[in-house]
Amino acid sequence: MNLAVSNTNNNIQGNLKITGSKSESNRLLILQALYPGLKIENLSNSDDSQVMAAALQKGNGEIDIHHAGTAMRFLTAYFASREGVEVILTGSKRMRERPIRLLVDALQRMGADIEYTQDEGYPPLKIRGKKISTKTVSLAANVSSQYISALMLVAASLPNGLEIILNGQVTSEPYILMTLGLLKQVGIDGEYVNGRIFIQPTKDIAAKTIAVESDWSSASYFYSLAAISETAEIKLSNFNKNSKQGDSCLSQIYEKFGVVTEFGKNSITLKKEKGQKPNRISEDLRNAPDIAQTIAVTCLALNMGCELKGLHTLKIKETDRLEALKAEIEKFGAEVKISKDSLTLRPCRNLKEGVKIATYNDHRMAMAFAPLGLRTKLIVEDAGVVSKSYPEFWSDFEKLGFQVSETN
Ligand SMILES: O=C(O)C1=C[C@@H](OP(=O)(O)O)[C@@H](O)[C@H](O)C1
Ligand SMILES: C=C(OP(=O)(O)O)C(=O)O
Repeated sequence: MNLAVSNTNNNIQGNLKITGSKSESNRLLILQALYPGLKIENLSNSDDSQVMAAALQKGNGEIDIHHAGTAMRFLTAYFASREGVEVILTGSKRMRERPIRLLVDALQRMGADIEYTQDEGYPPLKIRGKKISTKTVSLAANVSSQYISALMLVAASLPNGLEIILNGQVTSEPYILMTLGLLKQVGIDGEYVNGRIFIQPTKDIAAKTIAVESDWSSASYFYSLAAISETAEIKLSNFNKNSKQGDSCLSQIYEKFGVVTEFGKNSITLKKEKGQKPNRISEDLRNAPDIAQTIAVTCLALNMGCELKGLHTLKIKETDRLEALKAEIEKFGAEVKISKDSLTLRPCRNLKEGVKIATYNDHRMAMAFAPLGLRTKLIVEDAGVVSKSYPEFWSDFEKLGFQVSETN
């Protein structure tokens, strides 16, 4: 499904409720499988959370987690540590290109029985669950924090708990802190000091209900929209100032674009007044890689330049996001330079109209470009990809006055 996207109204007003954070949801689903006394409210309705829930329910045989990176990584640690379970964990063509060796090596050193059924270092994996009683494991922390969260999530269910030693510069660290925060909320003791994580063994938890905060990465597209519009007032419910999600740094980053965040009781309101914007911005996104596409497109729309750094993880996400951003932004006539971990955009005054955005099976390519519809007409190819994290994305954009219609 290709969608033509446009909007000529430069004053954006509305109230929305975005689905629950997929990162929090996928952690809580694993924890619920380990500790059935846990109840979850506002669970994400994303494809990634649905495949996670279905995989946990199935629990044996061949399990296909499609494009869901967190499901792939968290379930590898989960099944490897469930004695007697046998699964083949597989995924989409892209998932079979996303590396998992660091996690598999760590689990194997802990005594897990995992084999690669196709290419060494990549899914699919044949996992025969075993009792794991190793006390300590170390692994490189500079490739994906998901490997570390995967170990943390099962750590308390191991008879001795687990000490995880992180080597190298830690990437996407807020996601590790999110995992730790949720473990503590569930009733598991743990700490993270000086590159070492300690999780205490925990057999049972007291019954409790945890409400998932809405998804800050999804909120980024409304920050972008507010920044690009002349004036805006967009209320998003179920967001909090003390978020566990690192992408809540959006509220600070988008101040540079003139978007002010008002924190209400369980909501945020994004306000934009007419005003000056800088010519360029520079950001290190090592801690918030999922908002890189959003920020790059905001700058493109505002005729600004940007230098985004700390992007070394983008090459192994749903697509190579650095190459994809360069290819799609340049279709508008702008100039983009990329290295293995950065992206530089030169300001571009006249954006081409009617550009067709390829989305590369990447939800964030579709959603990041959508707000650009305020500046120029564009077509988003395979627009249904948004369901990976945010199935109502297009209808929510329509609620804010966007014209969205099927096209060739
Ligand atoms: O743990 C998580 O929920 C996530 C961690 C990040 O991945 P990396 O640690 O691989 O950067 C992020 O990009 C992803 O969307 C979700
Ligand atoms: C990278 C992402 O997800 P995952 O790694 O879980 O596939 C994302 O949602 O941007």
